[in-house]
Amino acid sequence: MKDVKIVLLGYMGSGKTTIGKIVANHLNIKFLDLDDYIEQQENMPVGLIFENRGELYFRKKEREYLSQIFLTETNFVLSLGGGTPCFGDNMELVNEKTVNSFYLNIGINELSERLKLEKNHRPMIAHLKDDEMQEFIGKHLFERSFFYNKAHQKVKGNKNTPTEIAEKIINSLV
Ligand SMILES: Nc1ncnc2c1ncn2[C@@H]1O[C@H](COP(=O)(O)OP(=O)(O)OP(=O)(O)O)[C@@H](O)[C@H]1O
Ligand SMILES: O=C(O)C1=C[C@@H](O)[C@@H](O)[C@H](O)C1
Ligand SMILES: [Mg+2]
Repeated sequence: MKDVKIVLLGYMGSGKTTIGKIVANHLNIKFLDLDDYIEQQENMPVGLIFENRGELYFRKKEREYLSQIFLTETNFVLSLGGGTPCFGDNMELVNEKTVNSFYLNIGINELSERLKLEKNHRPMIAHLKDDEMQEFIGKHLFERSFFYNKAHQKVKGNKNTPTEIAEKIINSLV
């Protein structure tokens, strides 16, 4: 059987975890979430890793575990962390290891509405007040888009359900 490796990336709240699970389920392959993988390996929630060890330590581990997944796993959908593509040469590694990387491109308004409801376990935005969210996300997404756009394909889906976006990905697989 062909080794299928699908990588989903995009801003926090863009739906990487939700949609990744649907795609994996549909293709009957495993779902891996880099944040969950890091938490299991480090035996600590991402928020606490940031608090106890700092972001630099997190980024170093994030890179190590990303490499480890590509070395040890086959047939998977992998959802990256929101910041993974933006550090070191992580995107070069991803695109060397797979031909199926997808950027979930969701607009600022939709992202801020989603993230207002669930910012607490996301250390990059946990400190923000609801009325600061939109401006922060606008600037942050602008900086990060350069890296996200390195994905092989871009999937828009502001008004689509997770299932519809998952279908778009499945229909676009190389
Ligand atoms: N297409 C969609 N339409 C409406 N809500 C969605 C859609 N995709 C995801 N959501 C909701 O948005 C929230 C964030 O989704 P999810 O946790 O999958 O994002 P993520 O990209 O994995 O975020 P993070 O980078 O922080 O892990 C969830 O509550 C999820 O149910
Ligand atoms: O956007 C980010 O920088 C992050 C997103 C999350 O997925 C986690 O990887 C962590 O909270 C950092
Ligand atoms: Mg996620």
